[in-house]
Amino acid sequence: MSIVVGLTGGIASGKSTVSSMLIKKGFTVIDADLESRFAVEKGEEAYHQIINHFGEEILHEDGSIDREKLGSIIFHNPEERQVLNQIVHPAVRKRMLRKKKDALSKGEKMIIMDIPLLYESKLTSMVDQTILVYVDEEIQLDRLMKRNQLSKEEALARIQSQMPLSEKLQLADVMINNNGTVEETEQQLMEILTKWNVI
Ligand SMILES: CC(C)(COP(=O)(O)OP(=O)(O)OC[C@H]1O[C@@H](n2cnc3c(N)ncnc32)[C@H](O)[C@@H]1O)[C@@H](O)C(=O)NCCC(=O)NCCS
Ligand SMILES: Nc1ncnc2c1ncn2[C@@H]1O[C@H](COP(=O)(O)OP(=O)(O)OP(=O)(O)O)[C@@H](O)[C@H]1O
Repeated sequence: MSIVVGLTGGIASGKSTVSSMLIKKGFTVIDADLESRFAVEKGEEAYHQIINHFGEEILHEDGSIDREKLGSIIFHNPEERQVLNQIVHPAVRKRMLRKKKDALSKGEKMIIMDIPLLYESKLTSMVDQTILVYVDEEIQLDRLMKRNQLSKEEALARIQSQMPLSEKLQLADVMINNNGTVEETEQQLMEILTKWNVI
């Protein structure tokens, strides 16, 4: 029996940091952000739907989607965000389920699905257990501003586009506190994996 784990958190809370640790240990991680990039590549159905709604202004010269431009629209406007979600999420869900099926057929002990919007999009039925990677708000803001070179206002708009981490804490099966060092985070992860008997 495999265990399917949903890895989630808030923007810049440390999901990718934890998922790299899991990949290094040899686990399969199915990444929703990555799948959402594939889903909007030139020629994909979602690509055309995005242009139909948002216009050609959101394209780079080579015809690919300018993610920065699209982000600056949808993180400031809930209606536009909902439109984008309705276009992209079904395609992402389909891709994730296909990858999950492939991984399950290989009989792996544990499969991880890294899904930032696991709770917002009500996808918990896709997984058996959820791990929440959380940080305090000030640390989240600081790391996000630094990583994406964003102003405080832009970073806050992104954070506020998601369910607050304090609410996600009520929903998670297990939690990793990523306020400290990367080593401290890895130690918490190891404790969880040991308890689940997968390492
Ligand atoms: C808006 C887009 C173009 C911005 O692209 P960009 O390369 O700057 O960011 P990236 O895709 O790496 O996402 C970074 C983080 O932003 C957050 N985020 C992304 N989309 C959303 C959204 N619709 N609502 C809330 N948070 C979001 C997530 O925490 C994600 O990890 C892109 O995020 C997108 O197409 N979003 C819609 C699809 C989606 O919901 N993806 C998230 C997981 S399915
Ligand atoms: N424990 C830590 N100490 C210091 N910096 C950290 C720590 N964990 C993560 N970071 C840094 O914080 C930023 C956000 O981390 P990461 O990219 O793992 O978050 P994420 O949850 O995957 O983000 P997103 O939702 O945007 O995909 C990165 O620049 C990362 O290097």
